[in-house]
Amino acid sequence: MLEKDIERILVDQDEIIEISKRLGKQITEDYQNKKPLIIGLLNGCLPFLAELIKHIDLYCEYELMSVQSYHGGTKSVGNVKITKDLDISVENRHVIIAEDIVDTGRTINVVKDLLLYRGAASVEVVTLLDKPAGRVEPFIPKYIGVTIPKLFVVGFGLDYEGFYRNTPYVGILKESVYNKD
Ligand SMILES: O=P(O)(O)OC[C@H]1O[C@H](OP(=O)(O)OP(=O)(O)O)[C@H](O)[C@@H]1O
Ligand code: HPA
Repeated sequence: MLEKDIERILVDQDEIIEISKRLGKQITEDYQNKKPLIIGLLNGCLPFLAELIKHIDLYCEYELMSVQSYHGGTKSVGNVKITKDLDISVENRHVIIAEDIVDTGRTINVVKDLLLYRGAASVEVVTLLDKPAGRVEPFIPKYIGVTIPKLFVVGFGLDYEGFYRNTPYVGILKESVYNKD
């Protein structure tokens, strides 16, 4: 049903699983004996976080934070708000922030700076998608699933007006979807 709104699939379900295995293995190797704390940024991170953690073979924990940067469709208003904070301390923890996408770089810069300010021992970022052409602030994630061009994408956690997060792939919407009402 949702697929009728999709112009093109950019990253399919099998690719997402392969990406998650590769990143999970890399994190497992890099964080030996470190018991990392993985912090997922809601709402978009959920499908990717759920897939990724299956492939991290370490003593690790995960927690969730909610940060909103986009309001009313496809435009960033350049305003990052923490709408659900962590319940635990990050002091002296090796933190890995899990994201569905790094686009302008605003969200990730704000969250990384906050966690370092709160005393994290290290903060790295794992993202399913990286859109470097969207940057308004420099940021290079350490663990990148796939680099995409400057297109608005939906699916596997990414939404357009709240919808499409539940597709098992990442794709581009048909123009007609934006022109509705
Ligand atoms: O690099 P940026 O331009 O800051 O964009 C990336 C952020 O935007 C989206 O979150 P959003 O604020 O839309 O919230 P959501 O995860 O609930 O969709 C996405 O999940 C990232 O967290
Ligand atoms: O391309 C995108 N799609 C959905 N949400 C987003 N948040 C930043 N970039 C995007």
